[in-house]
Parts: sequence; structure tokens; C-alpha cells
Amino acid sequence: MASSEEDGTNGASEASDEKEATGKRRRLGFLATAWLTFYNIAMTAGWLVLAIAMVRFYMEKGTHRGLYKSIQKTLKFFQTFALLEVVHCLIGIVPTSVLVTGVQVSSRIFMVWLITHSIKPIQNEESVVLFLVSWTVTEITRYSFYTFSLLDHLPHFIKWARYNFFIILYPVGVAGELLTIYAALPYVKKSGMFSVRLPNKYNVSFDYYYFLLITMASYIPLFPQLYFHMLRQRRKVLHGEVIVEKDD
Ligand SMILES: CCCCCCCCCCCCC/C=C/C(=O)SCCNC(=O)CCNC(=O)[C@H](O)C(C)(C)COP(=O)(O)OP(=O)(O)OC[C@H]1O[C@@H](n2cnc3c(N)ncnc32)[C@H](O)[C@@H]1OP(=O)(O)O
Repeated sequence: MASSEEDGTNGASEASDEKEATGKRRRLGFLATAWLTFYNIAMTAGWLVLAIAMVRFYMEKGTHRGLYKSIQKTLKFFQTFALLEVVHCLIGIVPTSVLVTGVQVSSRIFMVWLITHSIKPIQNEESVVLFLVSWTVTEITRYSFYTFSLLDHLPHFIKWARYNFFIILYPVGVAGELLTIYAALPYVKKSGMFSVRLPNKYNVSFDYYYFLLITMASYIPLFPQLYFHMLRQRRKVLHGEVIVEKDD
């Protein structure tokens, strides 16, 4: 349990945080709170298991080669489970934008299933380790932040970490993702995987290689929006700034 002495916050702000959290729980309802608490605990545990497995692998083998293969099942399970976050937004039990969450989750699912799982030769790239480490640290912090918030015992360090770590981890994770897609390009071009060529009975064509180029380009407009969204959240949560959303 975090006390103000332990975490360095003043009593007044902690009291107002607790009041806010109690109000939030009442608004959410028992079932939604219980589900979210379970979900966040399960996700924190899952990403912690992943972190421990990665550290153990590296300490035993002294190389990143084979790391992805050894942790892929856990990664796929917990990252795919995160699709529920879009559902949480859609049914309104978390006050997050469906669009922001949708972009975040779909880009992760895409990286896991359509890139790293599907293109075996890139699984040992250093860039894979870059996004794995960055995602893992982010998710342990984020889900423990939500869990402790729901339980009304949010240690200041977790709150601080949730709204500071991303400043470095977001660009590092995105760099890892982009470098991994880049490394996949030659294999995709050579194999023609996931591509549909003409002629065919539906008269449609799809080239996965060009799809990947477009996906990489889409990071340029989309990533800054996610990053600035997080910076605004940071100002709101850590510095109490009131952010006025513009009406269309
Ligand atoms: C098909 C191909 C598609 C390709 C697309 C390509 C383009 C992609 C471009 C960009 C790609 C990005 C890839 C991502 C890489 C990485 O992740 S790198 C690692 C670093 N990452 C991060 O730091 C991630 C940061 N992102 C997030 O935290 C979230 O995902 C978010 C959706 C972007 C931010 O969420 P937001 O809602 O703004 O933040 P919060 O402040 O945390 O939450 C707001 C309120 O909602 C409550 N809440 C949310 N979730 C829960 C929950 N699970 N349980 C309980 N409560 C929850 C939260 O408490 C807040 O409530 P209030 O306090 O009442 O406001």
C-alpha cells in the first residue's frame, strides 16, 4: 500500500486522487470494475511473465537469437487478448478514444501476426528485441497503473512511470517496428506472400509488399498523433492541466 511518505506525494493530492478514484468506481458499476480489475491483473501478470522469460533467456544464452521463438506463444496470447481494449472503449467502460486505442492495438496485432509470426527469417533481427523490450516495459507499467488505480492504491512511482517512460519507449518501439518491417520487405517481395495476382475470378489484385510500404508511410501521420495524445494525457494527469477538446 502506498502512503504519502513512501511515494513522496502530499496528503492533499492523494486524498483528492482517492476521492476521484472512488467516484470513478461508483460511475463504472460493480461488474465493469470487477472485470477491468481482473483484466488488468491478468495483463500485468502476462507481461511480467514475458519480461522474466526474456531476461532468463538472455542470461542463459547470452544472445538475442532464438529469443522471439522462445517467448512467441506468451506474446501472441497477451497481445491478442489486448483486442478487448477496443471492446472496452466501444461499450464505454473506459473513457478512451476508440480510434486512438484501435490504431495502437491494430498496429501491435499486425506486427505480431502478419510480420513477425509470418516471416520467420526476420525473427532474429535486433529490431524485434527493440520493440519487444519497449512493449513489455510499457505494458507492465500501464496495466499496473490501471490495476492500482482501480484498487485506489496508486503508488506515485507507477503514475510517474506511466506518464514518463513513453517519452523514450514510444519512439524506441516504433523504430523497432519500422526496422522490422523494413527487414521483412525483401522476403515479402521474393515470396509474393499474402499477395493476390491477376487474373483471378474476383478480378482483384493485392500486393503485400506495397501494402507494407504504405503501412510504413502511415506511421508518419499517425505516430505523432499518438505521441502528442500521450503528452496531453501526461500534462493532464501529472500537472493537473485542464485540456479543452475542440468541438467539430
Ligand atoms: C492494419 C495495419 C495497421 C497499421 C497501422 C500503422 C500505423 C501505426 C502508427 C503508430 C504505431 C504505434 C505503435 C506502438 C508502439 C508501442 O507501443 S511502443 C511502446 C511504447 N508505447 C506506449 O507508450 C503506448 C502508449 N499508449 C497507450 O498508453 C494507449 O495505448 C493509448 C490508447 C495510446 C492511450 O490511452 P489513453 O486512454 O489516452 O490513456 P490513459 O490515460 O491510460 O486512459 C484514459 C482513461 O481510461 C482509463 N482506462 C483505460 N484503459 C483502462 C483499463 N484497461 N482499465 C481501467 N481503466 C482504463 C484510464 O484509467 C483513464 O481514466 P481516467 O483516469 O478516468 O481519465
